[in-house]
Amino acid sequence: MITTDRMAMVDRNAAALGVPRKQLMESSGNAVARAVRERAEEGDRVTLVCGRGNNGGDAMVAARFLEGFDLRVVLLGRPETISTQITRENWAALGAAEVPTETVTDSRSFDLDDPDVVVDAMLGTGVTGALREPEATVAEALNAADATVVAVDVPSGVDADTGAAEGAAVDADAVVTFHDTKPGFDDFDAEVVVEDIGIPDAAETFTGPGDLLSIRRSPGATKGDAGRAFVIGGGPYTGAPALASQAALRAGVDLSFVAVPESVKTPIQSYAEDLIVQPYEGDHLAPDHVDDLVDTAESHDDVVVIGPGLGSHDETVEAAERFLSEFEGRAVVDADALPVIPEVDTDATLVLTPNRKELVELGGPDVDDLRANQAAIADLSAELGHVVLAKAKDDVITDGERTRVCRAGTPGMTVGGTGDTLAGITAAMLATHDPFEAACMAPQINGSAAEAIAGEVGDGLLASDLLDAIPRAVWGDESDE
Ligand SMILES: NC(=O)C1=CN([C@@H]2O[C@H](COP(=O)(O)OP(=O)(O)OC[C@H]3O[C@@H](n4cnc5c(N)ncnc54)[C@H](O)[C@@H]3O)[C@@H](O)[C@H]2O)[C@H](O)CC1
Ligand SMILES: [K+]
Repeated sequence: MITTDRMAMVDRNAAALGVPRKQLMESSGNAVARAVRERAEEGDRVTLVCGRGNNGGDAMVAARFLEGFDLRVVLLGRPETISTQITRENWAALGAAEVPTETVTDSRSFDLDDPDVVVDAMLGTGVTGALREPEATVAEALNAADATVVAVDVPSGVDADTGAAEGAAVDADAVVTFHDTKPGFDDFDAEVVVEDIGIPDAAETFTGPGDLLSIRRSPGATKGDAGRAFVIGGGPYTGAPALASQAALRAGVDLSFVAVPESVKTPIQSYAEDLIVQPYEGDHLAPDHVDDLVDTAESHDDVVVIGPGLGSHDETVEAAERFLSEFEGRAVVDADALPVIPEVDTDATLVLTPNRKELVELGGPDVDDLRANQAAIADLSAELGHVVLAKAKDDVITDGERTRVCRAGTPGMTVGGTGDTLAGITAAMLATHDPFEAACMAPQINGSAAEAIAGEVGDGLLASDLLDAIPRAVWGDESDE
């Protein structure tokens, strides 16, 4: 079972793997034609009712596979208003091949006549709200007809995620849906046929640009919606917390606070005017600081990053352990804070970001190839009760049940600091997404930021170079048709 959002993700990831949607549409159309052939007799009248999106495009492809029948291809709307490039191309291909087509702009001028089989390709997963005209009237005509109705992907007017219809909807005899069945089909009377359309498993296994689609799908956000990051780090090191908090800002949080020892406040503030530095007394994190830090983070519902540059002073380790046992919000646990995890009893929602060495300290496998050992990492995640984002050339992301692999990135990323940018990006994603999704998105963003600038910086990459490239990795993908 797959939701429409995940389907869109997988579809985009397939395109990134070299299997573009037009190719998938050829498979969808072929599958629809097969379903029609199974339900029609030689010489039958087959009417394909096409909408202006890709659902309609599937039926336009099907038409090329059904030329032996008494075929009628109807487009609802003017050809100029076809909404996607690939459907426009498939419409043009019918014209060039001299397959007869009709267009209907007013439902009053549409006579369904008396077909044996009707293909409902008005609307698929792109439907929003109740069917408008002419679709609503045409849906009623289809329901009233004495014909076998084959719906493409989803009966038009039905929400594939819920099975509900806000207004008129097609009552199909069979639904040919693609890749996997949809949650809304559970209680359907119609026969549901699931067709493989050639989406490779890799489109689900590996993270890709599709994993980032949901970021751009929440327009109209107001200040504060994108969340706030609260980085607890620094002391012996100053660069790591500064990189993490700047990366969080570049990945979209509204505000980024850095809690650091007084002793390093000035250098950290001097790195970037965008950071809000909140100093605490002394030159390292200590148990006395913890109550204040927990109060501050919880009162603003901040997403915490704890670890970067903290060092391993005994008091710091004790403070990190105490922080995590008291804090009940969301946190990314990285670097020097990771060793306390096996000991700590916490109600917080955590994403752990160990490198290979830190993974071993957490009780994970001591291996070079994390991907080949993903089952052991999933077991560790289940045992700890937290999402694990284990970092290597191929990152492994797991919540114990689901496991994905991120291949994005460049050899230059072995330079110091790229883990700090990753921790900051993870916090930004965790502010608006579920922990496992956030942990899948973050390395995809960090890795593709590096890929985007590889041509300029090659192996001379600095973690600070990634900061400027992060926004494009997050919002720059415009291939969303
Ligand atoms: N990987 C896959 O799942 C593939 C699916 N394919 C097919 O593509 C459709 C989804 O296509 P999309 O273009 O996103 O949307 P639709 O065709 O469903 O609809 C868009 C179209 O409809 C208009 N519209 C929206 N709401 C309404 C309404 N309430 N009333 C009237 N009109 C409406 C909107 O303006 C657009 O013009 C999927 O279902 C599959 O069939 C690909 O072919 C292969 C890969
Ligand atoms: K449909």
